[in-house]
Amino acid sequence: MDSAHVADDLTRVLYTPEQVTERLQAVAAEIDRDYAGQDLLLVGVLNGAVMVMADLSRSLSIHCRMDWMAISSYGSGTQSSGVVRILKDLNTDISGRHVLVVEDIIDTGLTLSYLISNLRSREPASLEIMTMFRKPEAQRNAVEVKYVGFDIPNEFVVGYGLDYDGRYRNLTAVGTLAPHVYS
Ligand SMILES: O=P(O)(O)OC[C@H]1O[C@H](OP(=O)(O)OP(=O)(O)O)[C@H](O)[C@@H]1O
Ligand code: HPA
Repeated sequence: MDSAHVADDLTRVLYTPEQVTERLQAVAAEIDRDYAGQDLLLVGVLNGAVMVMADLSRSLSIHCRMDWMAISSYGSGTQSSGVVRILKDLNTDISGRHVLVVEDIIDTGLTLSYLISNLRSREPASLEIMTMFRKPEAQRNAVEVKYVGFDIPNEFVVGYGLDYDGRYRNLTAVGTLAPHVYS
């Protein structure tokens, strides 16, 4: 059974909305500096990266464009299915473009290792990754990430775009769910 209010289902807050915003602004400052004078294309990975993309893009002062891909490797639970599928491709031809992939979380690294090799074959001028959260297991798939918001423990987390069974994306804090949610 879940509670009436989304925040009541959290058992532990890992990051408050203020901590998320502060870290995101620091990352945006790095991106502003690194891409100064370049025409940047931000590629958001639906659905989870919607919040990060909205806040990151509005914290940048450089010019940027945005496009979206939808990729799925998780069903309705907390375990990766191990099978990555493209549900929606980019509208933009990225060849010769400076591309920054924007993600909410890298967990096993499976989604991004697939996505990066797919995007690399389209011959962008540069291709980097920004993720708001990264778990330790991501190292196993050797995904090189240029910008990381927070390295987090290997626990299932929700909020700030991250869902459990489609819910909790609208939580402004990030945390772990109480056991009653899973029962
Ligand atoms: O590193 P991995 O183990 O591959 O996990 C990371 C991916 O899992 C989540 O997406 P999901 O497939 O759940 O879709 P969603 O963004 O719509 O929630 C998340 O947004 C990442 O894209
Ligand atoms: O910890 C997580 N939470 C929500 N979605 C996810 N997708 C991969 N890992 C996670």
